[in-house]
Amino acid sequence: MSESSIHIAVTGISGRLGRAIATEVIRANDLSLVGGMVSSDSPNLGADLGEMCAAGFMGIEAVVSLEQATDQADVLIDASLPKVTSAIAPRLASMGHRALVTGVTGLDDEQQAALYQAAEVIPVLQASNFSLGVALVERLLAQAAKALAAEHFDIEIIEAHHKRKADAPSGTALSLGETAARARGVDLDSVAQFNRPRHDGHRPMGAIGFSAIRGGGVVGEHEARFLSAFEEVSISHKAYDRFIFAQGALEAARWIKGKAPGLYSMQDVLGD
Ligand SMILES: NC(=O)C1=CN([C@@H]2O[C@H](COP(=O)(O)OP(=O)(O)OC[C@H]3O[C@@H](n4cnc5c(N)ncnc54)[C@H](OP(=O)(O)O)[C@@H]3O)[C@@H](O)[C@H]2O)C=CC1
Ligand SMILES: O=C(O)C1=N[C@H](C(=O)O)C[C@H](O)C1
Repeated sequence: MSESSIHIAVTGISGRLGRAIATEVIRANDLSLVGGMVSSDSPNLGADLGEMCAAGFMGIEAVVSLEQATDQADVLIDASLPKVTSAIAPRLASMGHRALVTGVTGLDDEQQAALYQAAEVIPVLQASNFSLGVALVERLLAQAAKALAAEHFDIEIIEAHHKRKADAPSGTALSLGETAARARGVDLDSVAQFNRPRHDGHRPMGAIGFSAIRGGGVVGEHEARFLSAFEEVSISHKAYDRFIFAQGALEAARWIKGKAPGLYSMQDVLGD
């Protein structure tokens, strides 16, 4: 482990995203994997982190303790579950200097509040999607939502994911909805349509609709459709491989090290 490298710990390291991130950290020349946290009933408890990532023996075990996992860390990348994220954020804040990068989605209001509070003490970057391509999509979407008036253009956000995904709609779909609503000067809660019953009547003007598809191994697909009576504008993104999320998480970790306390996003990482 190089002294000058950024030291990274990962929560949820045995999951799909966590393992992809840890694998890329091991491969990166400027980062070192120094810890990995799993649940107390994880089959990977005590497993060697390098072996878990098919990268050879490293001599570092997956542990349950946050303190142990982050002992040597500059940045904790969180790829676990909402209840874990909201539990570790205040504990990390009370430990002081480490930064938190979290990609976990599906947090309820109380869990989200725990992140806001932690961000008053340490730097926290929250991203429903680590892809820099999706960060760009958000900007294009804001531009489109501002230019294409609600009187003429209906917004529908459609997403597809693998069958093991826990939350719906995806965190990215909700973020895109929030971006579009903000650009139109409205609150998403007042215009969002999530589940349409079979006989729902007319679509209210200005509504932002969400549809979620779950099946197979779809990594992550998002499309925002702006539909008028005469034309359609569509902005979409497809992730082919979790590698893209891992790469974005690494960029976020590089960016956040040494930043002041506060809540940051991938927009900050993407820059101007
Ligand atoms: N921002 C982004 O770009 C992306 C975000 N995501 C989000 O990341 C999250 C994880 O997704 P995914 O990897 O597919 O889900 P997984 O279910 O594969 O991974 C979550 C892992 O968390 C682990 N876990 C459970 N309890 C704890 C605990 N107390 N401490 C540490 N780890 C724990 C579990 O493993 P074990 O019990 O073995 O510890 C589990 O494998 C989701 O919210 C998803 O939406 C996913 C992809 C991209
Ligand atoms: O759970 C996933 O897999 C993904 N979750 C994120 C989300 O909820 O938006 C990002 C990505 O699309 C994959």
